[in-house]
Amino acid sequence: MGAQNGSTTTSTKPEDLKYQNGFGNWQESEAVPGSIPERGYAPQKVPHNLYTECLSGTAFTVPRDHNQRAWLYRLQPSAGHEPFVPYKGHESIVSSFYHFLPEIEPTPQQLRWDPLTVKGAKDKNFIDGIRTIGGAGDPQMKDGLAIHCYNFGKNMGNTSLYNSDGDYLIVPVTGDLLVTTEFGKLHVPSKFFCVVQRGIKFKVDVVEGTSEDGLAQGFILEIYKGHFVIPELGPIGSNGLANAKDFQTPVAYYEDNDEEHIVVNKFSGKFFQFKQNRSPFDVVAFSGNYIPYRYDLRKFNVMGSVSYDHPDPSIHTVLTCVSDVPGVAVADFVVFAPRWMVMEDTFRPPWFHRNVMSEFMGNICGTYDAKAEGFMPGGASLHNMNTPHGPDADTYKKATTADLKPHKLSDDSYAFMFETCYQVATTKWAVSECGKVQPDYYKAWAGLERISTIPRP
Ligand SMILES: O=C(O)Cc1cc(O)ccc1O
Ligand SMILES: [Fe+2]
Repeated sequence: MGAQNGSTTTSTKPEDLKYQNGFGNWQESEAVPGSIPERGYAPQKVPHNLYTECLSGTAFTVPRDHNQRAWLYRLQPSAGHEPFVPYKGHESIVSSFYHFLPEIEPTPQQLRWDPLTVKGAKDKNFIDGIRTIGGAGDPQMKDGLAIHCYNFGKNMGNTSLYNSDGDYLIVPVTGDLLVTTEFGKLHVPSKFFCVVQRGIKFKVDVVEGTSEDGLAQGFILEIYKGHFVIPELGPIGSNGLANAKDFQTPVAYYEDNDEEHIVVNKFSGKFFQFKQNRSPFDVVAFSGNYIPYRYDLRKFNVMGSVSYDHPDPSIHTVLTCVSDVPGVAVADFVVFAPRWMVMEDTFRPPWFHRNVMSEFMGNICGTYDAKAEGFMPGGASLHNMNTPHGPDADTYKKATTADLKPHKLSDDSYAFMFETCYQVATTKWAVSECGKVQPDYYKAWAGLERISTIPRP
């Protein structure tokens, strides 16, 4: 039996799922009415004889403003299961990024990839279809991040996953995702993204008929430290960029069966698994503020310059994961969404730059304003710490001669950036093995000759 707000979901189409709105606020949902205790969180007798389970996302003593946890009312507690054994199936997840490890191949070179696919994706599920592109740090000390791509065609069935190493921010490019979590289901098509936090059991399936080849392809940002928040708005005021009301959490949904299920756990950079004879998705009701969510990037309220100059890309930040240094992010998730360009006497595309932050970009759809060609949907680029980059030669020529009328930067172009204060150490798979690196990418800037009118000495 499956239930959602009291009704069965076996027939619910992904696009008809229900949600609650808000970011980081306390949410409650009951698939069976009266499941949440009326007084306190953990009474002696729980309504419907459910078990109470507390899931914390922050230490108990974290100040109230940042404290995240959820109370789950479930058919059986998570603790009852067979012993953990190594998970067989995934060969190449990378979680530690120290230069001396054989799977790491750091490079300051500008890198660009054709659409990132994984060999044999048709027969892989979400877990086995993940490949690591790069990252920094290590999950044991809870600092750093990992950047992955995924490509899969098989659904997870009775297998689910929880990540003890960090939070996953998942950005689909092709193939709608149906993400089933302990808190309920999220439909995550292209131009949406979702976040599933540390410790939450979930599975990711591709919705049939939503991609030409039946495969799902996209990217994952995994943060080892903290959680994502909506960035401060400073002088912008109290509204704008990603508005809290547009983040959506699931409503309670549960499965009640005695089938064999496999629960996979990523812990300390390795996958483990255990068996249990019931669904891990047996949470009948929840009350908390530690809940997975989705967001529609088309709702991002883009801000920009209405006078002159190209603004810093921080203006496009959807979510940030802050470090201990004010204003410095472990990771920013940034979206370049359709917007009007109206700046006068301005070189409108991104300028040439050498940033102290490292920039991993992916193209979801359309064309990106700094690159006339070569940065394709499903493709990606990495401009590491201090590595010079910016508009390619064609873009430079066009932008310096363009008639600066107001123009809409493509109605349907969405690119994103994972920006981090860390050096991104790339994996051997991403640099030497995946076969998607564009060897001529450095030539994007080859046509930028000396054009200065200053006479040569
Ligand atoms: O490199 C890029 O294309 C990302 C980027 C965009 C922008 O508008 C300004 C700076 C920047 O790094
Ligand atoms: Fe950049």
